[in-house]
Amino acid sequence: MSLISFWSVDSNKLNQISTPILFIFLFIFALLWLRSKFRRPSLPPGPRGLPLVGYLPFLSPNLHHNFADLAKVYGSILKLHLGTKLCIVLTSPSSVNEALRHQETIFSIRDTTVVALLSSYGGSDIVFTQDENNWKKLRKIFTRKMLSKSNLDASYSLRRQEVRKVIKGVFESAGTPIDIGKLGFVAALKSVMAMTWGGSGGLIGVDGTDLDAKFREAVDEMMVLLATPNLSDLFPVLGRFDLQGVVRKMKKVMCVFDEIFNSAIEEQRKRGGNGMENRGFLQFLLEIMEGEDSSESITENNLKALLMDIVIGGTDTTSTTVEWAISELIKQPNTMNKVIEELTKVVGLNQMVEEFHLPKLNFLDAVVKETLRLHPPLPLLVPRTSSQTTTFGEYTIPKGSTIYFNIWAIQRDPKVWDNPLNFEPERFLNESSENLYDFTGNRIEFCPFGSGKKSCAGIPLAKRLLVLILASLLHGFEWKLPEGSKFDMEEKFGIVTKKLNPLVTIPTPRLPNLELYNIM
Ligand code: HEM
Repeated sequence: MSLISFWSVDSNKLNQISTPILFIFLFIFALLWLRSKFRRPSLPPGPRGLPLVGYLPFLSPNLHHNFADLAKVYGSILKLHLGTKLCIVLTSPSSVNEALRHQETIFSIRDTTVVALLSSYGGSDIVFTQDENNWKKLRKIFTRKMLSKSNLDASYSLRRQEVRKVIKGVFESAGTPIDIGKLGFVAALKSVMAMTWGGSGGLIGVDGTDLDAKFREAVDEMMVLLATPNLSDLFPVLGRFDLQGVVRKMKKVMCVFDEIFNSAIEEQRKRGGNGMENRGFLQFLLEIMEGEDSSESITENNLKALLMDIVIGGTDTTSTTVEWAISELIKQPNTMNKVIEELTKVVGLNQMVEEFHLPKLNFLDAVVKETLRLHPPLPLLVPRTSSQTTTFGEYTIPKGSTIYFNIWAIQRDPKVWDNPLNFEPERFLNESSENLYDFTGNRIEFCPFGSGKKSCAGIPLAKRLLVLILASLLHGFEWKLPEGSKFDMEEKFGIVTKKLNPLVTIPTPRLPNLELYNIM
C-alpha cells in the first residue's frame, strides 16, 4: 500500500472518530464560556465566624485596627459577618474610589442604626435621609445658605467671643492641669450654639432655666449613646426588646432636645430676625420653613434635624482634632517651635489670633492636615449600605451590605506615604503636594472628610473654627505635661476616635500683655 492510499483510508477512519470528539469539545467549550459569562463573581474573601454571631466575638474595641489587620490577610476588599449583617471592608485607594466616586449612586445611602435614626428625627437630616431629592435640598440649604461665605463672615464675632471666653477661662486657671479635649469641646459647642441661636445671647427657658447648660448636657449624653454598640442593629429581631435600654435612653434625650428646640423656635418667632446683626442658623431655617418658595420648603423635623447635624457633626470632630494636634506637638518640641515661630511672626505678641490671620498660617495648616492624616476622627468614615447588588473587580457586593471605608489604614499605608507613622507636617508643604491634598477628598489617599458628593458638608466651618481654637490655644499659652504624668497616643474607637487617655496639660500665658487675655 502506497503512502497516499494509506493516508486516504486512515483519514476516512479518522474523520469518523474525530467529528464526534470535535462536537464534544465544542460543546464543553461553549458550556465553559457560558458559565464564565453568566456566573456571578464570588463574595470577597474574609475570616470565618461562628454560626449566628459571625465574627462578632473576635472583634477588638478598635475596629479600624482590627479591620486593618484583617486586610493584611484577606486583601483590600474583604467581607465579614457581624450578627445578621454582611459587612464589606474597603482598604485601598482604588476600592474606596470605586465606591465613593465611580459607583457613588449605589453606595450613597448611609447605614442607619436605631439610635442614629432617632437622633435625626427619623432620618429627616442630611446624613441619614434615604430620599435623594430631600438630601439635595437639605445639602443646598446647609452649604449654600447656612454655611455660605457671607454667613460665616457675618457670624465670626459670635465664634470669636466664645473662643475668647475659653481663653479667658484658661488664663484664670493658669498653672493647673486642664483636659484639652473637654476644653476644645466646650469651645466648639459654645461657638456652634452661639451661631445657632444668633446674636440673641444664651437660651433661657420660660421658667428662667439656663437652657444652654441643659443643651450641653444633652449633647454629652447623646454622644455616648451614639457610640454604644447596640445588639438591635446586629440582630434586628431583637430590636423590640431593646435589651441594653439604649433606645429608651435616646428617646429621653430626644425629649430634652425637643423641649429646647421648641422653646428656641417659639422665642425666635416672637423676636423675629429683622434688624438682628447675626441672624443665626435657627432664624435662617425658620425663614426657609415659613417662606413661600415651595422648592425649598422644609418641615419642622427637617429644621430640628439640621440643627442636630451641626451640633453632632461639628463639635466632637473639632475638639478631638485639637487634642490630637496638641498631643503630637507636645511629643515633638521642634515642630511645636515652628508653629510658635509662625504665630509670633504672623499674629505678633501684642494681639490674640483673629480669623483673618488663619490663611497666612501655612505651617499650622500643614499641622492640621498631618493630624487628620494620622488621626482622622472618623477612621471608617460614616458606613454606607449598597442599594443594589454590584461587582467590584472579581467580587460581588450584595444589596444591603454594610460598607466600611478604612481611610485610617490608607492614610498610614507605606505604599502611599513615606515614613507613614511619623508626624511630619512638612510633607504637606512641598510644592507639588500642597495643591494635591486638600480637604475635598479629591485624592482618596487623604480624605478625612470623605470624598464624592456625600463628603463632609461642614468643611467651611470646620476649617475656620478648628484652626481658630487651635491657633488661639497655642498662641496664648505654653503647654507642659504635669510632672510624672503618663503620656501616650493610644486610641479609643467611638462615634469619633479620641485619645484613650485624655491629654491633660498645664498652661502658662505666653503673651507679655496680660490685659489681652481679658479682651472679649
Ligand atoms: C474636623 C472636623 C470634621 C471632620 C473630620 C468631619 C468628617 C466628616 C466625614 C468623614 C463625613 C462623612 C463623609 C462621607 O460619608 O464620605 C462627614 C459628613 C458630614 N459632616 Fe463632617 N466633619 C467635620 C466637621 C463638620 C462640621 C463642623 C459640620 C457642621 C457644621 C459637619 C457636618 C457634616 C454633615 C452634615 C455631613 C453629612 C454630609 C452629607 O451626607 O451630605 N462636619 N463629616
